[in-house]
Amino acid sequence: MNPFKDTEIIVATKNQGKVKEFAFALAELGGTVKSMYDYPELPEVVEDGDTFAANARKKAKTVGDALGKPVLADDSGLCVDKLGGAPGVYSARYSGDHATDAENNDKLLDELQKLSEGEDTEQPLLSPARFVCHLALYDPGTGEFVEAEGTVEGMISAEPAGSGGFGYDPIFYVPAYQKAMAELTLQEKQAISHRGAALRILKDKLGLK
Ligand SMILES: O=P(O)(O)OP(=O)(O)OP(=O)(O)OC[C@H]1O[C@@H](n2cnc3c(O)ncnc32)[C@H](O)[C@@H]1O
Ligand SMILES: [Mg+2]
Repeated sequence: MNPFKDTEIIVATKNQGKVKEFAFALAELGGTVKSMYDYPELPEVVEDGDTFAANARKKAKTVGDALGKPVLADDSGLCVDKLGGAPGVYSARYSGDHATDAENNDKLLDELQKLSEGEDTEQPLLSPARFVCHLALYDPGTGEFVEAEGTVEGMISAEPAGSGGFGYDPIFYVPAYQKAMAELTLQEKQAISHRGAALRILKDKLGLK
């Protein structure tokens, strides 16, 4: 299955930050990206899986079956060591069902700051953490999935910085660049991010250069 031979790649997402990153990455393959915003009649996908993989498969299959075309889905999130891996699969709704990115970032910093109360060191880097991205490409013609998972390690910083990216990027410090993820260009983020890593694995699995 090589859906990228089509120039139009459908990504089962409503996240404009993801759409931008997929458009940038897939442009190399001559592809353009369509998202769920281009198909307003699509059913809502309830993300009730326990794992990134289960949610990614569900998004890809629901949208792929509804459209009768191959669909790529991304389920991703942030896993923070000192919070036992939270928010994980709940990353998008950490501070409530319709939480904004700023509300989620505030809640995460609050939770970590509560844990470090009483410690006398004023350390801006609060906990090791990683972003995880699980990609599932589904072909309704064959019922087949091709999947890939990527991660990137970093630290949660009490000092948000940058206005690029989306979600938790301002509070995710990337040691390799000594900057927050939100301070990176699209190209720099793609080179090291969980999504960039997952896309490279997926391309390899599909035999694409
Ligand atoms: O389900 P779709 O429609 O794709 O969009 P979503 O935003 O709900 O996406 P997820 O369910 O996969 O939740 C992922 C959340 O994890 C966070 N996240 C994922 N990738 C990220 C990234 O590259 N940078 C910052 N935060 C990210 C961000 O808060 C996302 O909303
Ligand atoms: Mg979601």
